[in-house]
Amino acid sequence: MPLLPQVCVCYLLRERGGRTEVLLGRKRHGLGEGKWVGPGGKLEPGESPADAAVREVHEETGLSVRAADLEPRGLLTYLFPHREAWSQESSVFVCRSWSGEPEASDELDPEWFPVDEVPYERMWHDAGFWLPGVLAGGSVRRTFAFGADLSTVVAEPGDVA
Ligand SMILES: Nc1[nH]c(=O)nc2c1ncn2[C@H]1C[C@H](O)[C@@H](COP(=O)(O)OP(=O)(O)OP(=O)(O)O)O1
Repeated sequence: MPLLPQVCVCYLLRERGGRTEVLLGRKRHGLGEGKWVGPGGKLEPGESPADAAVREVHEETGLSVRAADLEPRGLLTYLFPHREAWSQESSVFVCRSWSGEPEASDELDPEWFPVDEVPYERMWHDAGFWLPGVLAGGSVRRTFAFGADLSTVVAEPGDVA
């Protein structure tokens, strides 16, 4: 099976008023337009997932993170049997250290959310299954298959321990 396109996603966490908040952004164009996502995107040729996360966070939010401050939290496989071009593998990172203030970009409108008020109903369907665990400190290795509507998770193929 050919290697799936590789993407990355990074969840920036901060402490505010005794609560943990996560930076999400409303995607302005392209795949998942209108959905709330963590900053991220496709790896460029020869780029590591961490280097891609550093670049994408900067391009999409204006924040500067260092690769050494990224916590690798796993790998997600997304399968779209009804739209093969959308199938991809995503390396997940969490980061608690950066410089700068988030700014809207052409790609994302960033906003902080308390981790217990993440708008899962406005995110990709899979996020509700795994993101709470990652935001609580865990790691993830899961595969999600999407249905003909290209938005509903219909199965976790080969989900063996
Ligand atoms: N199934 C999914 N669940 C989820 O939670 N986030 C997803 C997702 N599929 C895509 N994303 C988000 C994470 C990240 O922000 C981005 C990565 O996917 P893409 O590479 O398709 O995005 P882009 O179109 O922004 O890529 P670039 O053009 O490289 O910026 O989309």
